[in-house]
Amino acid sequence: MKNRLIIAVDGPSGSGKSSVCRAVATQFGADYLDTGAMYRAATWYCLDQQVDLDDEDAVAVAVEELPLNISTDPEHQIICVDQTDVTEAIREPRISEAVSEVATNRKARQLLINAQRRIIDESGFIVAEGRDITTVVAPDAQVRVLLTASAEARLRRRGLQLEAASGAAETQEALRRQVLERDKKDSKASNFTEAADGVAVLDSSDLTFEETVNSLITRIDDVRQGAVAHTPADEHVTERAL
Ligand SMILES: Nc1ncnc2c1ncn2[C@@H]1O[C@H](COP(=O)(O)OP(=O)(O)OP(=O)(O)O)[C@@H](O)[C@H]1O
Ligand SMILES: Nc1ccn([C@H]2C[C@H](O)[C@@H](COP(=O)(O)O)O2)c(=O)n1
Repeated sequence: MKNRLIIAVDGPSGSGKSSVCRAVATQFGADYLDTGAMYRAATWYCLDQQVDLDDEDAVAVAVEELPLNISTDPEHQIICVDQTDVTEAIREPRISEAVSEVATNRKARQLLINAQRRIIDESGFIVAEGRDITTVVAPDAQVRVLLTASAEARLRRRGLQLEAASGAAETQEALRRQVLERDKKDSKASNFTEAADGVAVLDSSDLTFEETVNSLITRIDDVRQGAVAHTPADEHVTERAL
């Protein structure tokens, strides 16, 4: 597809990738791809199928057959595995604590990267976020941003987010496991702490949510104004099988 616009955003856990990218994609009427949700859905499926996550080949086989449907509508994120809506289940702590096993499985990772590239290729205008979008999945994206925030800010935000969702406060220990320890494990598979050449750093530690969104919007506007002929996507592809 000609004149495609790809916005690639990476960053550590809790830096604001999903919330900021969803807001930005909504504002532009662009598609949105949460690649972390794909790793989470793959993990949900492996656990559902009682696959031993330490068995590299068994995990790869499960990911190859994963019947995943993921929406790219930033306002209606729906993730289904076969007929089961797992949109909420993939956010549970049991998935957060197991997902790195799948994300660091080389074969499973390549399968998911291929699926992500297919989704991006089919879109005219997409905001895709994860850990390796700027470097591996879409290094040719027109806008490439590493969204960071201090560990303190990320732990605070994740704590507030989980408390708002469940009504109960997580312990500091549980938060550290879900944010910092997960980052440590995930960093074996991709580098999302340092910006690669050509990738801009957006540090949101001292920015409000709105300021962070506006900063990314400004970067995209700059590129769009420089673009010769950008054709926006007519509509979102709301569901697609991989
Ligand atoms: N600049 C900001 N200021 C304050 N809160 C923010 C900011 N950016 C994001 N948040 C909030 O922080 C929380 C975590 O953000 P989000 O879930 O988008 O992070 P993430 O990088 O996608 O994390 P993960 O990779 O673990 O899924 C959300 O509740 C979000 O609203
Ligand atoms: N491009 C990506 C996206 C995500 N991951 C891994 C790392 C995380 O532990 C997990 C879930 O992501 P989140 O929903 O927390 O953003 O998936 C990855 O390795 N590469």
